[in-house]
Order: sequence, then structure tokens, then C-alpha cells
Amino acid sequence: MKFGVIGAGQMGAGIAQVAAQAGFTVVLRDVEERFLQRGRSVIERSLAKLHEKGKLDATPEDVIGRVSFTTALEDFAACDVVVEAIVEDEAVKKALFADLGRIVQPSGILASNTSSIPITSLATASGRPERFIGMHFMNPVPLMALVEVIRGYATSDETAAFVVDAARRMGKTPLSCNDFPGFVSNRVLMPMINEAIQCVMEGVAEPEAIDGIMKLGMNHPMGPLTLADFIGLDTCLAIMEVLHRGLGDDKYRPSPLLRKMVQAGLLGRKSGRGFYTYGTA
Ligand SMILES: CC(=O)CC(=O)SCCNC(=O)CCNC(=O)[C@H](O)C(C)(C)COP(=O)(O)OP(=O)(O)OC[C@H]1O[C@@H](n2cnc3c(N)ncnc32)[C@H](O)[C@@H]1OP(=O)(O)O
Ligand SMILES: NC(=O)C1=CN([C@@H]2O[C@H](COP(=O)(O)OP(=O)(O)OC[C@H]3O[C@@H](n4cnc5c(N)ncnc54)[C@H](OP(=O)(O)O)[C@@H]3O)[C@@H](O)[C@H]2O)C=CC1
Repeated sequence: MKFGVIGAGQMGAGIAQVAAQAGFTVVLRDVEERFLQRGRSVIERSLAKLHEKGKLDATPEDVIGRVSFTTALEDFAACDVVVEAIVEDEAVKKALFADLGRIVQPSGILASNTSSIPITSLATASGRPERFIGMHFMNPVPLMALVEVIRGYATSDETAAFVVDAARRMGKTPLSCNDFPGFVSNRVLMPMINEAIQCVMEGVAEPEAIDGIMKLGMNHPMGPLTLADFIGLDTCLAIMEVLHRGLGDDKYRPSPLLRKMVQAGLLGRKSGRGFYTYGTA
């Protein structure tokens, strides 16, 4: 299987890694060499950790040897499937899928790892809506079991079956849903995170207390503010905007504090600061 991944950020790097662990030949693209380098070191660190714990079937060198790094979209021409994991912005994703629709071989499947953007709208932009689908991995990709599979209006049964099989070969559990704003995962998760941010804004409790209450009281592995920092506050805001616009109900209104933090460049772990401060950006 020739497996393409576009975007070497936290999600794209993880998706490329688990595809390579499954034995696929992987091509990973970002817009600049330095982002590819960053993605490569994220993969190397993760593989080293898994190897140390005896959780890798091959050596880290063999796994990363299956990944080629590129800035050229033409390198995706022969892919059987391409998963997009770039910034959560509908216009940017549509422009990319229009290009991919022209470049990737006609039999190739195009998939988006979007957290919330309508799959049907991206599928139309690609010019191949039958061979288009949502393949939504969870963060951190190497550790999380789920792939949410989202069928667009025109997604064919063959496309859905192909992606379900690919997800299983990657060691994941695929679960399917239909194309509604935020799908299932973020329609349920993100309003909780937004409400936790609203609690900070209203002075209900300090961030540490909010996280502690949800961790110890609800057995969540991470508190909602730690999780928001982990996901990226820009991505959280983009998802809330899609829910608010798409479902039209003010209960999905993004917290003004979330908006202000994104405006201030506080994006969470990836920028070094969000609700908490991190040693390395
Ligand atoms: C926004 C969207 O569209 C959708 C989403 O993805 S929403 C986000 C979904 N994800 C979550 O909700 C994650 C919630 N958090 C968790 O499940 C857990 O905290 C976790 C799985 C991330 C970490 O597990 P943990 O046991 O709580 O923490 P931690 O001890 O730090 O990690 C366990 C080990 O995994 C390792 N690890 C962490 N990330 C890793 C990675 N990417 N690769 C390999 N190993 C990794 C850690 O280094 C650690 O190793 P040691 O035990 O040797 O120190
Ligand atoms: N963060 C999360 O927990 C999850 C995120 N997602 C989704 O995955 C996608 C990626 O998110 P995430 O990895 O967190 O984001 P990141 O910001 O970590 O990474 C996005 C990457 O894509 C690059 N990029 C931007 N535009 C292009 C382009 N036109 N072509 C190629 N690469 C490009 C970015 O480069 P640059 O740095 O220059 O912007 C960056 O390296 C989003 O759609 C998000 O909603 C899905 C599940 C979980």
C-alpha cells in the first residue's frame, strides 16, 4: 500500500508513523523543509519510546525507513490513499484537495483528518466525491485506539470498506458516523472543553482545580484545559466555530477567553503557552 500524508504537524507525523508501523510505504509532505524535520524528530522520539517498551515489531530504523519526506505534491501521484492533516481551515483544505484531485491517480482515495469541517464540502472540492472520506485519528495517534470514519454524501461503499480495512491494519478500531458538524467526537468533547474555559473566564476556579476536579472526579486521563492545550487552542476555536455555524445554536458559542488567547498567540503546548506553560514549544 502506498500511503500519503499531507501536513507534518502533531497529527500528520503520528499518522505517517502508524502507517509505516503497519508496513505501508509512506510519503509525508509539508510546505517547508523545517516542518518536515520537526515531524521526523517527533516520529523518531515516539518510535524510540515504543521500541524501549517492546511495543514495536520492527526496529525504529526500519519503520522510519519506510517514510519519505517531501515538499512536492507531485510525489503523491501513485498513492492508493492520501490523508490530509493540515491546518483546520476549510478554504485552505479545499484548495489542497482541488490540487490532489488533479494529481493523485484516479483510483486513489482522498481522506481528511479534519476535526469538524464538512466532509461533503471537501469531497466536492476534490472532484472525486465517491472516493472521498473522513479518516479522523485521535491525538496522540500512536497511543489512541480510535479512528472515526465519516462518510460524506457521495462516499462509496468501496471507499468506506477500504478505509476501515486500512485503519484496522494500522492497529486502530474504526467506528463510523455520518457527516454532521463536529461528527460525534468533537460534538461531544469540544463543548465540555469550551465550558471549562468559560469557568476560567468567570473565575469559577483556577485551571489546576478545574482539571483536577475532572480528572479525579470523572476519571478523565487529562483535565479539559490540559487537553485543550494538547489539542491546540487554535484547533479548539476552529472546531467551536464550525459547531456554532453549522448547528446554529448559541450553546456552541466559542468562549471569548478562548478567542482572546488565540488572538494573543497562546496556542497551548505547540506554542509553549496556553492555560499552562511548557518547556519546549
Ligand atoms: C481534537 C480532535 O479532533 C480529536 C482528538 O484527538 S481529541 C484528543 C483525544 N485524546 C485524548 O483525549 C487524550 C487523553 N489523554 C490520554 O489518554 C493519556 O493522557 C495519554 C494516552 C495521552 C497518555 O497516557 P498517560 O498514561 O496518562 O500519560 P503518560 O504517563 O504521560 O504517558 C504514558 C507513556 O506514553 C508515552 N507517550 C506519550 N506520547 C507518546 C507518543 N506519541 N508515542 C510514544 N509514546 C508516547 C509517554 O512518554 C509515557 O511513557 P513512560 O511511561 O515511559 O513515561
Ligand atoms: N490537534 C489535535 O488534537 C487533532 C487535530 N486534528 C485535525 O488534524 C489537522 C491538523 O492538526 P494538527 O496536526 O494539530 O495541526 P498542526 O498545527 O500541528 O499541524 C498542521 C501542519 O500542516 C502544515 N500545513 C499548513 N498548510 C499546509 C499545506 N497547504 N500543505 C501542507 N502542509 C500544510 C502546517 O504548517 P505551518 O506550521 O506552516 O502552519 C503544520 O505543519 C487539523 O485539521 C485538525 O483539526 C484531528 C484530530 C486531533
